Amino acid sequence: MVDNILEINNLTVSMKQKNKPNTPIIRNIDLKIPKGEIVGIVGESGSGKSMTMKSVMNILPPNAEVDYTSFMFDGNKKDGKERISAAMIFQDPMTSLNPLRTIGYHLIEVVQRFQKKSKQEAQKLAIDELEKVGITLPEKRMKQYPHELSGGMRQRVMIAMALLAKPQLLIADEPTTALDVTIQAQILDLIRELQKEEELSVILVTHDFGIVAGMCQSIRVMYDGKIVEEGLIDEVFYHPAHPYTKELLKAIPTGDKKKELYSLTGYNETSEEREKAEMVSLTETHRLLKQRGEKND
Ligand SMILES: Nc1ncnc2c1ncn2[C@@H]1O[C@H](COP(=O)(O)OP(=O)(O)OP(=O)(O)O)[C@@H](O)[C@H]1O
Repeated sequence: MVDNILEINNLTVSMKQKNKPNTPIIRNIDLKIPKGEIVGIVGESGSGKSMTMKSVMNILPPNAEVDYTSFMFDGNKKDGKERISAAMIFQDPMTSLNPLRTIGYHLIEVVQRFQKKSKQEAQKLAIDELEKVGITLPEKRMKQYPHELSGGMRQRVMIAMALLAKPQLLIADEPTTALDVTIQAQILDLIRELQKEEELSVILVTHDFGIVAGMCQSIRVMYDGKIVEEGLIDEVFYHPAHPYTKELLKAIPTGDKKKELYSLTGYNETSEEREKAEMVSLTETHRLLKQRGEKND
């Protein structure tokens, strides 16, 4: 049996609108995240990736209406409003950092929210965490303001803040999209290392299949508020089953400048097709066969 850190069944989110019917944004999805795995969530802009993650963290906008049949975290039923041991990092760290407060202020605040520590002890833990995420001169950084740090360093600070909350699940929503390629690779390496060291489960939301291939064990593909396909990386990359996944994979740039970029604008399910479309799901048999295969290698 696969041990799941998170299991949500039949999640639906819709937005309340004045004098108009509610707009459905997430449509009856089941989301299972196995313990200790890095799971990639892909899909085009607007497919509902961020809203799904915000539902997990219970940080949806006030006009959102959420419903689900069950919400289990680490085997325990939750009502979805309770705090779960999860932390989230976003594409733009500046949206989560107060420009008027020092880096130290942010980190100490997180420690003291989650652990009973004196200011001095919290300061020491914060400095240690900055070191762990690869920030040089951590004592100096504690006194600096967010704008004094580079984008990559700010994302490291966000990761340090997330880890100080001692999460079992880390959700990274497009964590490297705003960074240049070398820094991107460093941040992804850091997430991979920390996942192993801290035995974290990670959800990595991205629109980049390359990142998924290099980082994740399994993948969920979202389209129009639904998970249309899920599977282990090799299965989905080499044998995509859902027509939308096939289109997404065709749209990966090949690096060949002569080849025209493939556009997905033509993909549009009719509601009839949508009704008929079966969710292509990852079976436990696939996963177990794969794990057995890896051990025999
Ligand atoms: N505050 C809001 N009020 C109303 N609708 C919203 C709100 N936030 C998002 N939406 C809508 O919800 C849908 C899903 O958005 P979401 O941000 O989850 O997509 P996404 O897949 O994460 O896209 P991106 O990659 O661009 O972040 C979109 O149609 C979006 O317009």
